[in-house]
Amino acid sequence: MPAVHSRHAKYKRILLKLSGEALMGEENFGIDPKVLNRLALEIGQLVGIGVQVGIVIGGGNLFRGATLSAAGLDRVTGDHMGMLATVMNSLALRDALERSNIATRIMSAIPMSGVVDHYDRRNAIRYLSQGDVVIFSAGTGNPFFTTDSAACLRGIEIDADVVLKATKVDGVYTADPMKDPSAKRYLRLSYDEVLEKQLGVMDLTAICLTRDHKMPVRVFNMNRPGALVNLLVGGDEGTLICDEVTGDQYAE
Ligand SMILES: Nc1ncnc2c1ncn2[C@@H]1O[C@H](COP(=O)(O)OP(=O)(O)O)[C@@H](O)[C@H]1O
Ligand SMILES: O=c1ccn([C@@H]2O[C@H](COP(=O)(O)OP(=O)(O)O)[C@@H](O)[C@H]2O)c(=O)[nH]1
Repeated sequence: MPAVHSRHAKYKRILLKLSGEALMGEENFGIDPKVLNRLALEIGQLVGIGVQVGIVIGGGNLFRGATLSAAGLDRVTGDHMGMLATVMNSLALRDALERSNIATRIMSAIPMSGVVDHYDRRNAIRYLSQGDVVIFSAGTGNPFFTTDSAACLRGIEIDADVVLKATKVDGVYTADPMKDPSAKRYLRLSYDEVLEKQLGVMDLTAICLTRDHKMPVRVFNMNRPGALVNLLVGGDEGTLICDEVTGDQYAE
């Protein structure tokens, strides 16, 4: 099959990070099928304009190692449960994408023969080049990491143009906007500023990795309908974290 090239989009290949919590919708736990269907619609629009889409999905709607550990479980066991949760979310997302006729592959950092493919970088790039969506599941495969780090790692490995971190706030703020309503949103900022100011929107391991490999990261609000497509066609959604910062630093 010929390689798919985007004629209309700002990026040819993206790595989209979806938090597990994004799948909960209005619920407190689990997966809301309505959210899956909306995500499939938005991802389908990207595929429709020729964007190659890699996805890393979190597991925080089901299990997080740190929370389980605080409740008394062994931390590594908890992290294994968290990584398996990302596989369940990936299966649910693939189901929704395939119901929308979007060819989708799941690869897992932890071998799971008969359920999903094992992660293989060269195969992943081949699938992406032929226009399939590839979901990278089970995080990095190692405890003590997060799916944000997995997203940055896979983004760098597949040579994505950008890591898009979908979240529930409008971008990166001077302080956590959930706690400080007077916090201002950055339009753009450097990796070093995120590290120096310890802006908590992404873990520091992930930021260090993107800084070292000059991988741009855009943090945006996935709950805003159309935000994903808008930023793919050049809209200034959310906050761009990159090497060189020019122009206005804060949103109005
Ligand atoms: N400086 C900051 N700018 C933006 N969000 C921040 C900041 N500090 C902390 N946060 C929090 O980070 C969260 C976004 O991270 P995300 O990975 O989507 O959520 P979680 O860590 O709960 O899975 C937001 O809900 C927000 O409250
Ligand atoms: O490389 C990884 C990625 C994830 N996790 C575990 O999987 C859980 C779910 O991932 P995460 O918290 O990043 O999900 P999100 O916040 O994006 O929903 C984490 O809490 C960890 O316990 C892990 O151990 N290693």
